[in-house]
Amino acid sequence: MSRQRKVALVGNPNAGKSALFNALTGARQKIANYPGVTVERKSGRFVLPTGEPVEMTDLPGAYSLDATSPDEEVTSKVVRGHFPGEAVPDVLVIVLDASNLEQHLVFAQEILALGKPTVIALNMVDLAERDGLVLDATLLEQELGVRVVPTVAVRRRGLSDLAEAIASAEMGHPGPGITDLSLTERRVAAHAMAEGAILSETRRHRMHARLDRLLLNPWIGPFVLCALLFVVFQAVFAWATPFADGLEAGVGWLTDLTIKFMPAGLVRDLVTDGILAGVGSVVVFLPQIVILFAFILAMEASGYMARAAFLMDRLMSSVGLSGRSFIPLLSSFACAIPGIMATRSISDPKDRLTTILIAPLMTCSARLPVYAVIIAAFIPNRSVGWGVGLQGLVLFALYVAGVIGAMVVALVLRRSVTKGEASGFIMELPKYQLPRLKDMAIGLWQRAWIFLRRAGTIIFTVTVVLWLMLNFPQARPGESQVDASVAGKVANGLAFVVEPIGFNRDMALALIPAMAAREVAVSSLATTYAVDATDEDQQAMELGDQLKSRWTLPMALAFLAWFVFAPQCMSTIAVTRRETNGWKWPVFMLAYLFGLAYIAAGLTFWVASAIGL
Ligand SMILES: Nc1nc2c(ncn2[C@@H]2O[C@H](COP(=O)(O)OP(=O)(O)OP(=O)(O)O)[C@@H](O)[C@H]2O)c(=O)[nH]1
Ligand SMILES: [Mg+2]
Repeated sequence: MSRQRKVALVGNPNAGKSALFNALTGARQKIANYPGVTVERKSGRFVLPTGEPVEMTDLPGAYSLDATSPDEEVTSKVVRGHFPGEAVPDVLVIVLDASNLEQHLVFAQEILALGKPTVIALNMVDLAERDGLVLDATLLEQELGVRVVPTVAVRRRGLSDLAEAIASAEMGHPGPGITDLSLTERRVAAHAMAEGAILSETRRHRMHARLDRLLLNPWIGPFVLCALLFVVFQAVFAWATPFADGLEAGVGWLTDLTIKFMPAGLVRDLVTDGILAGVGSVVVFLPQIVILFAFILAMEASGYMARAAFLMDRLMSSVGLSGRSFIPLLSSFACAIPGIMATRSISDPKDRLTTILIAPLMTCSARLPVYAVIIAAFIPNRSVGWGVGLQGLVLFALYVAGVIGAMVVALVLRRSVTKGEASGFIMELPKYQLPRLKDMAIGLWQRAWIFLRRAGTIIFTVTVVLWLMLNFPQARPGESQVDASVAGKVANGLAFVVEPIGFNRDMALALIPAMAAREVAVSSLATTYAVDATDEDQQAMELGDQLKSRWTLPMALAFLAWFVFAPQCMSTIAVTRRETNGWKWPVFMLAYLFGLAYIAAGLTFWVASAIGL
């Protein structure tokens, strides 16, 4: 039996390769409306109409086979068969954006010149039609010498034709003279071919151009961006409340039920104080996470995110970075791990390293539960005028603090550790699109699932271990259980380090398990106070009330400031090690972030105490 054939999807960034890959193989690779989404190769199985199963590979977008960034290098190596441990693809599928034909044909010619069996997916023909472009695929076929199949990946249009073309792809016969062209010659040829293939072109372009003039205007643009982000953070608090209250009531109901039906004893305590108090205290933040991601996904799918990157370029270049870093940094708001991976699209190694080092300063979604619980407990839920809520404002300020911190760190790094010139910014602006409801729903479901899975695995495990450490050895009568326990002893040992910055024993105790995942800080506080409760009244108190009765406002603010900077996430450190090939940079990252966290928390505590908060 012969080896399974391989089919690879290649093309410029944002052509819809991953969308096609998902449609053909049933995978769920991330797609979004900006260049540089895919940074690794991904494979899936696909069965041709002939019944032959093939391995299909989705590749990062590239502008040429002369790679300038790590993600382009993957593409170039796979296509040429130089990728270690991977066979040369047997068939190449070039994915072209029909609404941006001229540009995409430049790279397409370079691929065709390889002389491999090739098929072209003329993707996004719906967008081209929307823009009033009518394209002649047959003419392109004649010019390029390979099959050209019009497709709409996101609506699954043209897929069977494409599959059939892949099945029958023979050795390519690149059109006359395509083989040995220089870049300039390819550009000229692309222009001519695009002109020829476009049968008619009308307005619509104009409306989007006008929108861009507004959104990219150096004065109005940043204002719109700030206003938008502001609305996001207000919404996170305002809209989530009823849902979060519902979830909280659900957890309370389960706790009551457990108490009613389980015999009193250690096992019941483990369920109520450990699992329900701990994991429950994190799960109630699901609505806020979902709201945050709904905005992020909508901004990504509409094409606005790339505009935001463009706007940020000026700010970024003033601290020695380029707008290229914006998207990795923005992804870091979800989680620093994909953010750090996304830096593979940055070609300058020092730019890339700087971006990796500051990525953890972007407020990842794991911090949201920590911020939200403290804010809800200590910041009054009142309006500061014009319908702006104080709680949302504080949350916004914490996100801004992270961004400002990152910019300052970048500035310092670019003059010391990663000294060098900022590289220029070139990024194509994608077409505006209305986000599709189904894609949004899938994206939100994926995020919600990741969050719940974390709650069910890592947060659950750490909470149970912590509960055990908090309950053993058992206290003698009159002694506090927490003080007597293993965890309490460790925390008391650590307390002297964090005492100068205003942290008490319980806060010190929360910091250790939070290294596994930041949300654990919340579940750990909840478990600690559940174990520590001396009477029924105290036990029935919600976490927020517990915090209010045990912490002062300066302490709470210091705790928030700590979490803006602290590198409390093992996985981020691990990814940094992998992406920088060694321990040097992750250790540097840990050291400087802990240093910053300590200073920021200390300053906050002392200033807040001094002004009598
Ligand atoms: N209207 C329309 N949108 C599409 C089509 N194919 C993809 N898209 C959208 O175009 C955007 C880019 O799609 P991706 O699949 O992420 O593009 P990619 O080529 O994988 O991009 P990189 O990974 O950055 O190289 C997404 O917002 C998709 O939803 C299409 O045929 N029609
Ligand atoms: Mg992709």
